[in-house]
Amino acid sequence: MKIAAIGGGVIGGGWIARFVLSGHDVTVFDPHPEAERIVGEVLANATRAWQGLFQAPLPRSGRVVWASSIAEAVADADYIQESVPERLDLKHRIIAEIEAAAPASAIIGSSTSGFKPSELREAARHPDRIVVAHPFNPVYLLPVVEVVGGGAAAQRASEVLTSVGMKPVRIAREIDAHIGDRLLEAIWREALWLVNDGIATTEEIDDIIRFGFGLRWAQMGLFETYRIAGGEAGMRHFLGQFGPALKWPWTKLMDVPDLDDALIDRIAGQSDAQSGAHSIRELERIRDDNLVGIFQALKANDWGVGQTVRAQEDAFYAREVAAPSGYPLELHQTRVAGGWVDYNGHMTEFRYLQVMGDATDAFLIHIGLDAAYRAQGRSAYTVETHIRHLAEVKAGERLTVRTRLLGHDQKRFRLHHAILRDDGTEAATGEHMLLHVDTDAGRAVPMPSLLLAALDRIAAQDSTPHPEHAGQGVRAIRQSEAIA
Ligand SMILES: NC(=O)C1=CN([C@@H]2O[C@H](COP(=O)(O)OP(=O)(O)OC[C@H]3O[C@@H](n4cnc5c(N)ncnc54)[C@H](O)[C@@H]3O)[C@@H](O)[C@H]2O)C=CC1
Ligand SMILES: C[N+](C)(C)CC(=O)CC(=O)[O-]
Repeated sequence: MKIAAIGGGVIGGGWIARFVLSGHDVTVFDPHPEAERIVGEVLANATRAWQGLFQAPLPRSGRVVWASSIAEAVADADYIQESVPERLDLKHRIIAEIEAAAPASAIIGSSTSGFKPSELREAARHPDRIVVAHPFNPVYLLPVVEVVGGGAAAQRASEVLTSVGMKPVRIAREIDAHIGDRLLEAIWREALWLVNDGIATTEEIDDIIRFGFGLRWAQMGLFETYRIAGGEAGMRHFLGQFGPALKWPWTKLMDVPDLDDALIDRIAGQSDAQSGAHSIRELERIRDDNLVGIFQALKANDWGVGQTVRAQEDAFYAREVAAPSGYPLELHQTRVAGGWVDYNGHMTEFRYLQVMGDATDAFLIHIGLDAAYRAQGRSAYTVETHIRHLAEVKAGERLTVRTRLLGHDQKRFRLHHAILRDDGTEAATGEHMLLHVDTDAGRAVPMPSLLLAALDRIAAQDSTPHPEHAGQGVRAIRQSEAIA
């Protein structure tokens, strides 16, 4: 699938990163003189975030290809994401340029925060192919995307966006600012009033959100949270108790404070005092690390965005295990991430096990022990591991894992992984015993014939002698070997 991005700013950069990290080449046009640097920095932060977020091996990244015009960028695109500044005249001009050069079948998704599809389509030649695909910042982490504008294009856009780990929410009736920004606008206006009126500083408002209800929203949203707040009688009681307050003059939502120089200075000054010690890129990394932690907690609870992360990991595993050729099996390749390197300047010890664990997961999928199989209450647990660390590996190095099946019976199988560097030297070997288990009962059970047949087929290929170190533990230190 060919992807084009028109505009590579805050949101365009996030889109580019999501597509590239999902394995797509993205052709980009952005006339900003520093667009390449900006997109490069966003992509670096996004890569770092994905490496922290996913346990599964990431797909091989796509490339960013820079085009010198919109026509060049979209010439053979299947999906085009428009993320130019929020001005309708500009969006009309860009859409006209896209339409003049893109294949007739290409879908155009607009990142617009506020414009309706009918507005974007006003001057279009093929209006049906234009939809709103409104994301939230950071696009490479937050999955939700509001898809507005019905028909086949919205369906196709949703499929494309789902394939890169997003959660499209289809909005049937177009309204200004869709749904997310309608909600955010309400709270944003109220916050501006509170600062304008000297009631609270930017920091105090943010503290009330981040130490309070903001934490709730990441996992349950508004209505489910308020249902609980109604106590055992739930939502009806909540509405009965707090409904009347809606008519009291709590809010100033109908009105907007005048964003004059004094208010802008006040907000910008307070924001500098609150957050000015960090650059924007640092703040992005802090935000991303916190989001990754929240995502992982929700994944452990199999809830909300955690389910999206899990589904994406399953897709990564499945994609990686394309039919291997030859034996030993080469089912997993990875690159040493910067964050994997320790104070000694090389890949730290537990990352070797991670690489081997990823290779084991790839092997499991290869024999048919995949997510669908696990959903039936059967899985494989590793019960013993012996790793030999043989060579240092540095950040950025590519690693390939060669896997052998050293033995199996009805309930067990014994794997041997060799992690190879690009020059063919062994960086590590690992031997692992796995049990086939009934996950509900928590005990080993025989494998079904399908898995056994797959193991038999692989075992038949394992014709060379086992490595000398196979079956050995960590050696004892003999006195005779002591260095004087
Ligand atoms: N910033 C945010 O939080 C969000 C923004 N959006 C929407 O995304 C769109 C882009 O907003 P941002 O990324 O924030 O703006 P931005 O100002 O960061 O980026 C806009 C980019 O478009 C480029 N550009 C300008 N004219 C162009 C042209 N003729 N062809 C190609 N590129 C061109 C600019 O050089 C710039 O890099 C807007 O429609 C906005 O409403 C959507 C969700 C969140
Ligand atoms: C400020 N904004 C209207 C551009 C914000 C958005 O559109 C969504 C977001 O990421 O908050």
